[in-house]
Amino acid sequence: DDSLYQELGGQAGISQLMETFVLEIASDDRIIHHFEKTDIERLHRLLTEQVCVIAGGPCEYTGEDMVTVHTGMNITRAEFNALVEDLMTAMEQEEVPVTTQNRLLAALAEMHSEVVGL
Ligand code: HEM
Repeated sequence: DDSLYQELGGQAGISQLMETFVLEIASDDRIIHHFEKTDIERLHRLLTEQVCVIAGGPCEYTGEDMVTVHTGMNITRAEFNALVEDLMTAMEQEEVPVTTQNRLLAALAEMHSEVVGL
């Protein structure tokens, strides 16, 4: 079922959304300290791949697995929520319909245990 992928505007829509999302993260004082050494181009590419896969699109995720990537970062629930807020802001800016926003947020919320408290 690739309906979420289609709703997000396919490859181009997801890539644009992830660009806006990464810019939101980069201006978020609550979490920016985690990303000081991060290759932002790579992060953008891998987020685009991953959201494409999650949304049922014809993509392959080529990054590290979520637990490996986030282990040692001591990400808190509050930081996780901050990142979700940044994604919501990005989706508003890109005029993603609310029902589509909620579908993507639900999928990402399920991943919190692979990211928080490691
Ligand atoms: C559902 C939520 C999240 C998803 C889907 C996600 C996804 C990803 C992906 C795909 C990567 C790239 C992996 C790679 O480089 O191979 C990544 C890296 C990273 N994530 Fe997350 N992430 C989430 C939450 C968070 C949160 C809440 C933080 C911190 C506040 C965070 C901090 C980072 C950092 C700092 C990197 C870069 C690591 C590096 O520089 O090598 N992530 N994340």
